[in-house]
Amino acid sequence: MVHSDSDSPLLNHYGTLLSCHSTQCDEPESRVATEECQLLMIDLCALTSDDATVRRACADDIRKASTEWGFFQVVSHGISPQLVEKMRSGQVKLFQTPFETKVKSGLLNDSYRWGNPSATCPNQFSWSEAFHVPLTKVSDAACYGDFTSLREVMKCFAAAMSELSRLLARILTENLGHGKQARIDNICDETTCFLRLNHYPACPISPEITGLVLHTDSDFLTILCQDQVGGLQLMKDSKWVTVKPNKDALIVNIGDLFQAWSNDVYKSVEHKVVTNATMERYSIAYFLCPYYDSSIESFEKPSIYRRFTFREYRDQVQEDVRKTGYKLSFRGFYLRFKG
Ligand SMILES: O=C(O)CCC(=O)C(=O)O
Ligand SMILES: [Fe+2]
Repeated sequence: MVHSDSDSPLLNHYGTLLSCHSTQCDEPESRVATEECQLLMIDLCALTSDDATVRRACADDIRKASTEWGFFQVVSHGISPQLVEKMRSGQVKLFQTPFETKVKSGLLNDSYRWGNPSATCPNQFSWSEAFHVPLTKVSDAACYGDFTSLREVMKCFAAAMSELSRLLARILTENLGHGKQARIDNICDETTCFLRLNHYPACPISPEITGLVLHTDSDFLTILCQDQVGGLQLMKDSKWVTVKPNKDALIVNIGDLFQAWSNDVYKSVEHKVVTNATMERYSIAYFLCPYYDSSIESFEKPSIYRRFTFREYRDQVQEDVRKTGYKLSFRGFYLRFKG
């Protein structure tokens, strides 16, 4: 493998861990061939139809996909191919800068991360690097160093993703009986939403290594813009399913907060990214989050989860990951168990 100075030290780090990997860890997941699927495709132009039946059918599709799969894809989403292209080329350039610059120059609010510091087994490795940018910093000129032209692109991209996430959140809230339909809108502001720019370098050393470890998202919902390489897998009926990339579509998935808020009507589904031996991959995720002290509770009673704040939930998740290497989902938040 040709080493370039933009590379993070994934190979050094995980190569060493891999060579001393013992059987103390859980068995790494075997690379059983997974089925490839087209996620349910929803054309959002139906939402602006003059025909109320067409609008209603589209909203129903969104809710059904969120209930049955926790994942779907959308077209006519309002983010132009030109904007996606500009964002993508800016992202590529950003990751091509020297590793030292990514780590030390304060780029994008000092938000550069690589690998997974707590990993001890191959299936906990994250063969990826990312910039994790709070929305509040997207317009901050000081974040961009020499990448001045990226600022305008990021601003437009973040604004468009934000608008789309709110539109979807509103539709998903409509049937949950929370009263004011726009409540999620009211509790989600810029302070906690963020964009994550992901880069998954090719991983020639072991197919057991994941690009991003199995997880659920801790937000209300996530919108993902990925390239054509593929690698995203999600859990459906206890099996891993590979999502087939579609160049015109954005992927939407339900996060933990929507699952709790909807009393398990919508599913926050486990997903991960597998590595590719020869091709690198890029994606950008937008996370719709509420402010830290907002309280999350379902309208439907009895609730499955006790009321909690986003701060409590985030703290619990961080503690679990630090102690075990994994998120333990809603541990500590259940009021009752189903079944
Ligand atoms: O890159 C991807 O396909 C998925 C990213 C993801 O799951 C995340 O950032 O939470
Ligand atoms: Fe995710």
